[in-house]
Amino acid sequence: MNVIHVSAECYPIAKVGGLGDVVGSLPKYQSEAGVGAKVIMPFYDNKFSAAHSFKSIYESELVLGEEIYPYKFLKLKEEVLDIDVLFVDIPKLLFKNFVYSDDDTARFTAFQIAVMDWLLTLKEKPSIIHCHDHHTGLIPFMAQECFKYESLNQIPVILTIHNAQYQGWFSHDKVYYLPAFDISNNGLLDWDGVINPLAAGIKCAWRVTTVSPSYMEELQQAANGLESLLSHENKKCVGILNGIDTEVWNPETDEFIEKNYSAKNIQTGKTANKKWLCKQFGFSASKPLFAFIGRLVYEKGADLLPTVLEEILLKKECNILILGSGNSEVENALENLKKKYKGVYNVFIGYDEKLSHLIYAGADFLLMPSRVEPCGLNQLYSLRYGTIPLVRSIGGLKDTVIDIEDGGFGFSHAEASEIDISKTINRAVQFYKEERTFKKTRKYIMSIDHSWNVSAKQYIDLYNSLKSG
Ligand SMILES: Nc1ncnc2c1ncn2[C@@H]1O[C@H](COP(=O)(O)OP(=O)(O)O[C@H]2O[C@H](CO)[C@@H](O)[C@H](O)[C@H]2O)[C@@H](O)[C@H]1O
Repeated sequence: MNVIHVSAECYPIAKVGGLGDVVGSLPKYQSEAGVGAKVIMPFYDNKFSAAHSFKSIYESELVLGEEIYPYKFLKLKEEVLDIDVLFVDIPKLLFKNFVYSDDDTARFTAFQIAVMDWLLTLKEKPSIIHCHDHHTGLIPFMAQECFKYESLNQIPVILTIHNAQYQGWFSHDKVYYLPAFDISNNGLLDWDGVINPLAAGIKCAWRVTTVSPSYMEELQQAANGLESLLSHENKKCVGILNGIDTEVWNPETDEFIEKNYSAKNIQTGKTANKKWLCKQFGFSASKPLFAFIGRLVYEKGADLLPTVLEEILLKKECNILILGSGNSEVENALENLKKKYKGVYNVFIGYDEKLSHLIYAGADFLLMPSRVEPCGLNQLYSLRYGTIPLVRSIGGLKDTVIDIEDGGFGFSHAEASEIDISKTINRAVQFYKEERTFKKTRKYIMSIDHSWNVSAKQYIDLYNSLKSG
């Protein structure tokens, strides 16, 4: 069996968030399990493309409405990755120093057309096309409906929803971007009067997966307008929990952190990394260190942080460190607290992969007060690094973190509210004082296995069920 993953992101080539992590690791585990897995992604103007050499394996032109765009399929000249990746180079549209912008309709529609046109040329077709998020949601539609792709319509297409908040909406007057299809089936593209690539993908994919079982259930009540569609398509939907790449995220070998450690020497390892962080950000290492890493957006509950922090920091019982970027109002509010709470609070506005590893290694607790969390990877990384997660009980957070009071190993709260978050931080501050239990718990969480081994197999079982069915 050979599967192609089509995605806008893939770590370490281009990562904006968790999608990059998943597409950069799932194929590796699938290959180890005996399934040929390849990633197809856009060729961006970024550090990775500047640092490597590429060779062209296919060249052609694609038609996007009235425009014609030359494009190439590129491969790395040297195998520097442990996954097989093909790059779609459409210089005018995709080769930019960003992954996403405000208007990506032409960019990602052209990307998808290039993928489909290239598939037509292959002698040996893939056994499965696995699409990720709305940027690839038109592929299931095109495979089923566009006349020129008729020879591909027997290949099972799977769509994984990493985040249903973003759907890629565009107006019907751009329908001509798509290769010809029977216009009476236009409704398959539509949701609420506009073309909705995520909705089209859900309607036309053979199977739809999301990244945790709880999120799959929640989507029927809250899916940014797609609730009824997801309820209707319920039978072909399944939630498969994300795994993590335990080679990239391994405190024993992680090259980004100050001191490597395992569960055996967790005490010295965490202390050394915490000391480094505290020195860097002006904290006293004797207090518990809470951290937040992520996009500073409504979904992540980031707007709740400034008020919560004001209340918590007044007591000066703990240190809080934030790493993230996003909404400028939230960024400013978080920056503004810096002066007032110097010595117990700091923030780094921006994206910094190395710092994120150092924080997972050096913090005592990780905050995830998300309003929506399809799976969440941060809590899985924090467990692996012996950092106790404080989460709002939703989506994948609910599926992976059990509260200490329920016999578990983390802290969870029911609402994404300032009161609930404060109460939970206060509980954790008290817990930190119970030194023996605290140390035992953080040692225990390092042993929880969230590698892809189980979930990669669930995807393979899903592929097999389609092949034989
Ligand atoms: N400023 C920063 N600097 C450095 N690193 C940063 C950073 N901000 C975020 N990151 C990193 O980005 C990743 C975030 O992953 P998540 O899964 O938590 O969220 P995201 O919402 O992007 O993904 C969506 O897709 C994933 C994958 O399916 C789902 O788990 C998730 O719930 C869903 O919202 C982590 O690797 C984190 O360390």
